[in-house]
Amino acid sequence: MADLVRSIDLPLSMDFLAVSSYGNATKSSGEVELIKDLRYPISGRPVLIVEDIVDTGITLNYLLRMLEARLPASLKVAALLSKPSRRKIEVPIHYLGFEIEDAFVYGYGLDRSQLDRNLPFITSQAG
Ligand SMILES: O=P(O)(O)OC[C@H]1O[C@H](OP(=O)(O)OP(=O)(O)O)[C@H](O)[C@@H]1O
Ligand code: HPA
Repeated sequence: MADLVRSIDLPLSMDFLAVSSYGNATKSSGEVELIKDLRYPISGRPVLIVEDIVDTGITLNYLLRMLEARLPASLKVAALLSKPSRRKIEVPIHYLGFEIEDAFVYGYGLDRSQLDRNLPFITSQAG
């Protein structure tokens, strides 16, 4: 996120929400839990959702529905990683870093059982 916004030369504000469907597992529970909502309204504003990874698409689908209902001026998606082979729900990604194979990845913000987000690189584990 910090790397991304440093390369956007526009006036912008950042807000954060937290959802979880993996908990400590490497497989989605299929149920998205809203842990923390946005602080500010987005009605009438152009909004860019920034995701680290789109895997099954369940989380992003939930976010798109939730945020669309708040009537932003526009709603787009940027994701660092996408695993198209794992998709259960088709979701739009307007700006994508990399498509990757089906492996659980972690590091550079992505967690493995809540740990390893602080690794300065992305790596994967088998299975
Ligand atoms: O496309 P999906 O299969 O829904 O997976 C993608 C989501 O999974 C991860 O969140 P997670 O639920 O692990 O929460 P976390 O970011 O707190 O680890 C990741 O940050 C995405 O939001
Ligand atoms: O491969 C992944 N790594 C970390 N979190 C995730 N959430 C969905 N897929 C992944």
